Amino acid sequence: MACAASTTGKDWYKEVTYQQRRMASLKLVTYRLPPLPTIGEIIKLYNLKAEKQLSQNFLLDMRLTDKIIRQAGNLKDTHVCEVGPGPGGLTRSILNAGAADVLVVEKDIRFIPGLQLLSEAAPGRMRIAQGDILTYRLDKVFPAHIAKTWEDVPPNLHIIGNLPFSVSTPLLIKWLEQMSNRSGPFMFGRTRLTLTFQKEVAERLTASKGSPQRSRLSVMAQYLCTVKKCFTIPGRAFVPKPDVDVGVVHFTPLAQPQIQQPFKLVERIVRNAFQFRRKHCRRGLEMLFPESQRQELSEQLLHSADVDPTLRPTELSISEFRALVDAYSRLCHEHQGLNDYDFREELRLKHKTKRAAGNTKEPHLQTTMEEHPNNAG
Ligand SMILES: C[S@@+](CC[C@H](N)C(=O)[O-])C[C@H]1O[C@@H](n2cnc3c(N)ncnc32)[C@H](O)[C@@H]1O
Repeated sequence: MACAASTTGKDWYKEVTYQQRRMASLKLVTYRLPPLPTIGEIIKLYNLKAEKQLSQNFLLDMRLTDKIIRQAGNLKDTHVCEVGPGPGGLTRSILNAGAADVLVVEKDIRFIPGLQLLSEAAPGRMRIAQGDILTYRLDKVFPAHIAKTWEDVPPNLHIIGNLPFSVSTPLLIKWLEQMSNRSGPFMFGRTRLTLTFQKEVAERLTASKGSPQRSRLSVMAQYLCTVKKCFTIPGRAFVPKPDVDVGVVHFTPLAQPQIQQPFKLVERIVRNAFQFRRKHCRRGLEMLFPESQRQELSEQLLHSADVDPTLRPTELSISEFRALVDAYSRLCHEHQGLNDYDFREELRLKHKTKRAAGNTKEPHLQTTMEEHPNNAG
């Protein structure tokens, strides 16, 4: 069953006939797909030339797509949201694994006819939404009865995707934030994710304390989830071949997040700590405070959190980050306006004043920006 992007979970559930639901409950349906044109043939048939802009690199080898799907666990009778199905290779593996309800969200309209062919081969088990996953409301499209409480076992809902590189990091950050406030797909409980990333990003996500790959992303993901790097897919397995290899990563949200503070607050501390990743952590953390109180409050922060100021950000454990975030939160309660302080804004104002006074150089701002390359954190 294909449906438009506007179809809600409730409407969809009504659309599945009584007969289909009864057959599914009696296990009379067979999950394997009937013979279909291969993915290569689908690409040729619909002239699906890969668009670099949408990070389109396709997997044509069903053994590989099956291997990715196995990392998600048992998909029999589950609900799945697949991000960016493209010509549908991974989708076939999900359907063959026995998922009962597969919602695919694809931005590129050219893939819809090929996906409809697949949907007809799996009647009642596949919904197609054309849309942008960055804005698509996943809280609205699955039946309420599958929800579990947060502390319970994870719900029968999985998010799976061979993600477009262009959106993988912002999308993950968005999902981590939703995980922390239990919204979006996490309205249903601890929804598991099985996703692909550029190999270096996958390594950062799973990097432990002390590893050179340890970064902002490692801390943000690991304080909220168990993160497991499953395996690497060589770039040559994709069509067209990307310049990089790809890592498959599985996330299970933790019943008890390791830091119990608002996501934005955690993000602020972690971002500041990794600002100067090769220097002592004190250097980046100092920038949480206005110049006039920088020395005093950063000493208080580190002392109260019992964190060694000479550790590098890559050497800090999640529990040290927890102590820092808790201590910073206490300082914010004691010092009005601290929460809104942004050192970049202070620098900007300073330079504006300097420029107005005839000095056009921005030495400090440039040094700072060079020292915190975004892609290193
Ligand atoms: C790396 S390809 C993977 C295709 C297919 N799943 C496979 O494994 O062969 C990424 C897919 O995501 C789609 N895509 C890109 N940006 C998207 C977005 N913002 N929302 C939904 N789909 C997107 C692309 O059109 C493409 O089909």
